[in-house]
Amino acid sequence: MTRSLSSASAPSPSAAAAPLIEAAGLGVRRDGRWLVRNVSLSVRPGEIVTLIGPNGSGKSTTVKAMLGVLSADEGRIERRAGLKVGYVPQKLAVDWTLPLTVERMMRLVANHPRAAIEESLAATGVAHLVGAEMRNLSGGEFQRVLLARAIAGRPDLLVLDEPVQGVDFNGEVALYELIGRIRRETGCGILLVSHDLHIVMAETDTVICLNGHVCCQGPPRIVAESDEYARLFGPRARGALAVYAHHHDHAHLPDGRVVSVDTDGTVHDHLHDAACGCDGEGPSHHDHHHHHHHGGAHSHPPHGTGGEAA
Ligand SMILES: Nc1ncnc2c1ncn2[C@@H]1O[C@H](COP(=O)(O)OP(=O)(O)OP(=O)(O)O)[C@@H](O)[C@H]1O
Repeated sequence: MTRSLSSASAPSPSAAAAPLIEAAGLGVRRDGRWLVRNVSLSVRPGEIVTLIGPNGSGKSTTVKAMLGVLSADEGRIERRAGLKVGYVPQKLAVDWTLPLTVERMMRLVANHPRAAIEESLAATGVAHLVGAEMRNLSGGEFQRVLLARAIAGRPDLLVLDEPVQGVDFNGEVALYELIGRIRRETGCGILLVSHDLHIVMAETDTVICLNGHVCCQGPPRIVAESDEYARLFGPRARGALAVYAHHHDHAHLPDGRVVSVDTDGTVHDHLHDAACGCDGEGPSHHDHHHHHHHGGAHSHPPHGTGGEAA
């Protein structure tokens, strides 16, 4: 059933490096049922691998089994010796009614030096919140703190399970841009879990489409065009992956500025936010013709049914 889809374009620069983490034929069985089976995937340094799939398709289970958080019943997991992992789980078992400052949260698992804490909070755009109470943070601020905590230990591998949950659409774009920047600046590998189809793809090298098993995998554009993907997500999702990736010509800075980015990655620090169509359009007509129908919703119906478009 597993289909490996390849494109005609050159392999990603990391293709030659040994994987940081690798699963081969991974299976997890609970209560007499296989939650996932026959899952094989790897993440190499500098590579972004994104797991997509419907609710309950085994994305979190796969990630947890790869990290050793839960035990696998079949297959093989290999992690590079001494691998440092920064993990943002989908759910945190913490009582958020208790007082806990951002600074203490940053030290909860590992006692990072003050400088590392400040540096990573600054990198995720929330340095000013170091003394704030976790319970008072907005959804987007909360996710930024979790991301800061994950990068504070300078991981070789970042594992982010739905890192933009509860984050508004602009915040979502900014967070994905930030994750891309972390990859470029630190060279770490990133394993991302998402069920958002339209936006996660901008910087992803490999998309793995899960549905209890690996349904298909490959570069985003190729996956988006595959029949397996259309069967899993329906024909309306088809354009979603590809279109965003095609027009990745600008970046959103944490302070809200939009800068243009050349195809070679050069950033130009001039504003052209009036020309940015990223922040409210439905995915299937995200073609950068600069029309502005701002639906504003987190999940965009492909044809503007939730927005002002009649
Ligand atoms: N410990 C467990 N025991 C039994 N079933 C489990 C256990 N953990 C998860 N499941 C089930 O396994 C399936 C896969 O769950 P998982 O959390 O991996 O899905 P997911 O793809 O991450 O979903 P979502 O998009 O909703 O987060 C679900 O049907 C879930 O109910």
